[in-house]
Amino acid sequence: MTRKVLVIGLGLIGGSIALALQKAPETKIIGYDMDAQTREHAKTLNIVHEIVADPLVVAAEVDVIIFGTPVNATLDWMEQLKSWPLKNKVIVTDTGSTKKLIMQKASELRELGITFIGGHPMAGSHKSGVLAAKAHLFENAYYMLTPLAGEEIVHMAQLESLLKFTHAKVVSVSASEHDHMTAVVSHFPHVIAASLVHQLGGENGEYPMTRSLAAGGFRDVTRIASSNPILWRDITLQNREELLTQLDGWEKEMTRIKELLMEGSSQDIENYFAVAKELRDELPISAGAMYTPFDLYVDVPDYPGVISEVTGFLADEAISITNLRIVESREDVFGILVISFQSENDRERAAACIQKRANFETYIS
Ligand SMILES: NC(=O)C1=CN([C@@H]2O[C@H](COP(=O)(O)OP(=O)(O)OC[C@H]3O[C@@H](n4cnc5c(N)ncnc54)[C@H](O)[C@@H]3O)[C@@H](O)[C@H]2O)C=CC1
Ligand SMILES: O=C(O)C(=O)Cc1ccc(O)cc1
Repeated sequence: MTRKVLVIGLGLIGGSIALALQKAPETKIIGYDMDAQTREHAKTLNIVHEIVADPLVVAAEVDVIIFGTPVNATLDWMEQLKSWPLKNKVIVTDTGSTKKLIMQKASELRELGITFIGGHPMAGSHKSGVLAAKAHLFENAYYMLTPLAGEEIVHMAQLESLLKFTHAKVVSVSASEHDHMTAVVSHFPHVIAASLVHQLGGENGEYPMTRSLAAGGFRDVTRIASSNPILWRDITLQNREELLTQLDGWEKEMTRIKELLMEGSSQDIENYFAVAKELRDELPISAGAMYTPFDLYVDVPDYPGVISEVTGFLADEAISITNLRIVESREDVFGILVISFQSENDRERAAACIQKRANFETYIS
C-alpha cells in the first residue's frame, strides 16, 4: 500500500524534506505552496511526485502531513486542519523553529483526535526558497521532535520510520526545553547578527568606506542576517519571552565587557578571549551544526589560470562547489586554495579528481 505524504510549504526546508522522503519506499510525496511560482519550480525540479493547487483536495487521502511553512502560517494551517476531512490515523508534523505555541495548538488538535508531533530539523541556512532545497540538507543534523505528553509510541515510531530517510539524528525534547535551547544557539544569534549589520549601516553617513572593509570576521558573524525576514519575524514573535531573557543576559555580558575595558588588566582581557576561544574550540562539530561546508584545502602553484584549471577539472566531473577562497598566495610560494562542497561525498570526489588531473596535494583542515 502506498503511503501518501503531503508537504505544505515547499521552500528550503519543505523542499528538502520532500526530496529526502522521496527515497522512502512506496511513498508518494504530494506538495502544496501558496506561491504559484514555487509550485511550478517544485514540479519542474521533481521536488515532489505531485503538486496540488489546493491541499484540501487531497486531505482525505494522505497519511502524513508536514508543514514547511513559516511558524505563524503553520499556526493558521493547524487551525484550518480542524475542519478537514482527515484520515483517522493521519500524523501531522511541522519543521518550525519554535515549538511552544505550535504545541499548544497541537493540544487543541488532539482533542479532535488528530495526532500532531512537533518537529524541527536543526539544519538549514540563510538561503530560502525551493531553489535552495537539497535532499541531503539534514544528514547528521539533530532533528528535534516535541511530542505531547503521553503521545502513543506507535505514532512516534511511524514518524521516525519516515524521518530516517533524512539521515538526521532524531531526538525528543519538550516544547519549552526546545524553545529555550534554540533561543540560545539560533534565535538570539540571529538578532545579534542583524543588530551588528544595523550598527554597520549607521556608519554609512560619516564613514561610507567602512562597509567595503567588512571582510572575513564581520561576514562570518553576520551571515545569518541574510536570512528570510518573514521567517525571523515569526520566530521572534513566537519566542519573544526567551529572547528577552537572552537579551537580559547579553546586557549583563556587555556590562562585564565595559568594566573590563575600563578597569581590566591586559591579563583580564586576554583571559576573556582565551576562555571564549576554549569554549568555542570545544563545540561539537556535528551537534546542531546548521551550516557545515565541507572544505578541501588544495596546495596550488602560483601561476596564472591555476584556479580556473582546478575548477575546470571539477566541472568536467560535474562536482558542484559552494565557495572558493585563497588563504595564501605569494610569488614563488604555493598558495592554499580552499574549496567548499555541499557534502562529504563531493569533497572526496573532488580530492580524487584534483589528485588525478593535476597531482596537487589536497587535505582536510
Ligand atoms: N531556514 C532554515 O534554515 C530553517 C528553517 N526552519 C523552519 O522551517 C520552516 C520553513 O522555513 P524555510 O524553508 O527556511 O523558509 P522558505 O522561505 O524557504 O520557505 C517557506 C515556504 O512556505 C511558503 N509559504 C509561506 N506561507 C505559506 C502559507 N500560508 N501556505 C503555504 N505556503 C506558504 C512560501 O511560499 C515558501 O515557499 C519555518 O517554520 C522555519 O522556522 C527550520 C530549520 C531551519
Ligand atoms: O544558517 C544557519 O546557520 C541557521 O541558523 C539555519 C537555521 C535557521 C533556523 C533554524 O530553526 C535552524 C537552523
